[in-house]
Amino acid sequence: MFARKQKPATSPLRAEIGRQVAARLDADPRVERAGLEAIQLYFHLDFLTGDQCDALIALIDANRRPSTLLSDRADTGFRTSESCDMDRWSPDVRPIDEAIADLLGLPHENGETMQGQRYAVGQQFRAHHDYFHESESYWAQMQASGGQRTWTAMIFLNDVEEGGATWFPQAGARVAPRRGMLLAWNNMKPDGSPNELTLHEGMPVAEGVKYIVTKWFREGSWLKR
Ligand SMILES: O=C(O)CCC(=O)C(=O)O
Ligand SMILES: [Fe+2]
Repeated sequence: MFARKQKPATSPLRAEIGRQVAARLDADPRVERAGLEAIQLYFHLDFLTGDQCDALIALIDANRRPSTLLSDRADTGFRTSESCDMDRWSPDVRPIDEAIADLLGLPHENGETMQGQRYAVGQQFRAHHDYFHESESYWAQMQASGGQRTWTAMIFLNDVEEGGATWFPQAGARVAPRRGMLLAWNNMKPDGSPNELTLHEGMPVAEGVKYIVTKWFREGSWLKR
């Protein structure tokens, strides 16, 4: 028998989401697209005010616990930060949560619970994809909770003295933390299949502390109706 490498499935829905969000961001004068061929990556400077960043940082400090991973990797050094869920209905989070969905033009209910994350010196999030690998055991559960992840939005809440950049080694971009700046990228290719070139990592913090929030959007509704 011939061994055939299975190609990841294309998806008209995910392709359409990619086109619509990109068109909206391209038309938004506050947003700039990074000049990359490999992935659709966008920036919004000063998406949050200093006060909004401080409010989120306080929530992260109050709730943080060691970060977890979806797949059961034995590698304990993979994601060494601390993280927490950001309650989408709380008065400090809700307006920001809704502003992110509005920026991308995606339904609020497609967004997973925003994650807060704190990295101390030496802490990192090694190279990974945000999309789900459909061959892994968690996939059935993810399918039932809104399906594949399409776009990621991430906001830096503080300036970091040294290190802590978000690095896309295959796409060729390294973004240094900048207080209030939002990054958004499409985890899918134009045909709606997973884009391997979105591989990225949160590089180790060399000096200072790094705070971010991340919001992952599903192709369907993540919130139970
Ligand atoms: O900390 C970073 O720069 C990256 C975080 C990240 O990749 C994630 O939260 O999915
Ligand atoms: Fe990520």
